[in-house]
Amino acid sequence: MWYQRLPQIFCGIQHQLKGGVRHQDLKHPCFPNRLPAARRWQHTALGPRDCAWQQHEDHLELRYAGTVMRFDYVWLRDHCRSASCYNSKTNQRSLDTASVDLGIKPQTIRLNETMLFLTWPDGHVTRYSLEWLLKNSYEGQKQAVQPKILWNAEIYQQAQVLPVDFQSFLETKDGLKEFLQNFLLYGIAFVENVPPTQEDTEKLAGRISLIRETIYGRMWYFTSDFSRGDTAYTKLALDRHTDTTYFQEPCGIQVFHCLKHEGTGGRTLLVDGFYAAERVLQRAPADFDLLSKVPLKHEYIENVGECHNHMIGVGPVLNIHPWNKELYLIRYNNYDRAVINTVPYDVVHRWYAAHRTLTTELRRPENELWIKLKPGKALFIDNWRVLHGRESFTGYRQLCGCYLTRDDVLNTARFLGLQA
Ligand SMILES: C[N+](C)(C)CCCC[C@H](N)C(=O)O
Ligand SMILES: O=C(O)CCC(=O)C(=O)O
Ligand SMILES: [Fe+2]
Repeated sequence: MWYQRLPQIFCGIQHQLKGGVRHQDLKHPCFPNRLPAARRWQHTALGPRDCAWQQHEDHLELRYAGTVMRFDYVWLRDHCRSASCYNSKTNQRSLDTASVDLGIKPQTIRLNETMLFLTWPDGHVTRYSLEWLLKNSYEGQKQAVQPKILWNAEIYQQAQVLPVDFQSFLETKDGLKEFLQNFLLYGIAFVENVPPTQEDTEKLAGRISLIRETIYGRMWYFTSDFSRGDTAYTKLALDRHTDTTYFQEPCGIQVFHCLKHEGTGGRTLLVDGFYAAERVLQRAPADFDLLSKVPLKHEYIENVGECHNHMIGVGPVLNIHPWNKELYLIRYNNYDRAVINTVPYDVVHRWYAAHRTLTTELRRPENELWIKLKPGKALFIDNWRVLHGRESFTGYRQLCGCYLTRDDVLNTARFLGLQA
């Protein structure tokens, strides 16, 4: 999957260091004692896990538990967990990083079965547990991506993910944890047996996050009365989209609870945007690349009744973490996409083609999960990953819900011991 690909540029840099810089430390005047030995791997006394280190001109190479890690010397000084450098009560750095010499190198390095000891030129000693280094190194982080199951309708249905019961969600740690685990894996999760009221829906939301108040209010409650200037407030069908693409940071999670529907139609459509994007990456990597690089605007312009809003958000359709190439946010809403004026005409044309490729994947019937929201069943959607839409409907339909802040949902998940 793309989030496991190595950034090309980093591989290149590592090769260079291996080939060229490695042996120059012999000539360096700062290390009178350790020099002849430094080029060889230094091993610990036999410990439980295989461990060795090698000092280079500009970094320390450490082999531990089958992983080769490379640490910059300033990094090693900066992350010192000694009492004078780090406040372990507040988990905050006390060290002024700007006071560290950018050419700093350890004077001595020592290792036992579990710890690495570095003595710096001013005599300060830094100790790291090898487990800590493994967990916090760049190389260790790359192995620790939050697990996700990308899905189409069949994959999701075969997984038979069970909804979590309202009481168990509210009152037990296990219920909450199971819910969040499902949510992190699939980007959607359901709670059942919820009393069909706005208050109980609010209770649900409050259990995992702070509610993100927006121009639509804190909790919203809507019917097809066009009380707001948006198609959501009508009976019309809505094609798949993510919400609030016109915010600089689109809302992280959306909660839907249908309190009433007396009529026909109105089913909800869900599509895993990450699944579709992964297929674009496999089949048309240049399109994937363009969708992740071309910034464009989405906007919300409303002048209905007392509501006057003009929101603008700028960013690409596919948002990728530069350090590990992980896709973390899809911004896809063809209704709210603004005039494209951020790129010249030839890029625009290639962008339209790339957008078409993605749209084709998003519209494959096998990728569509259709469900009917009923009173009692609340749906949580990861609005950075899963697109939603709805079928047109007849009759009276009341939907309530809210947006949540993503940081707070992940905060709860981490508190419960989940990787998020
Ligand atoms: C959910 N709620 C009805 C409050 C808002 C609807 C927002 C609709 C907007 N076009 C968007 O996609 O962001
Ligand atoms: O009416 C629905 O089911 C959903 C409408 C919608 O897309 C929204 O409110 O964000
Ligand atoms: Fe929506």
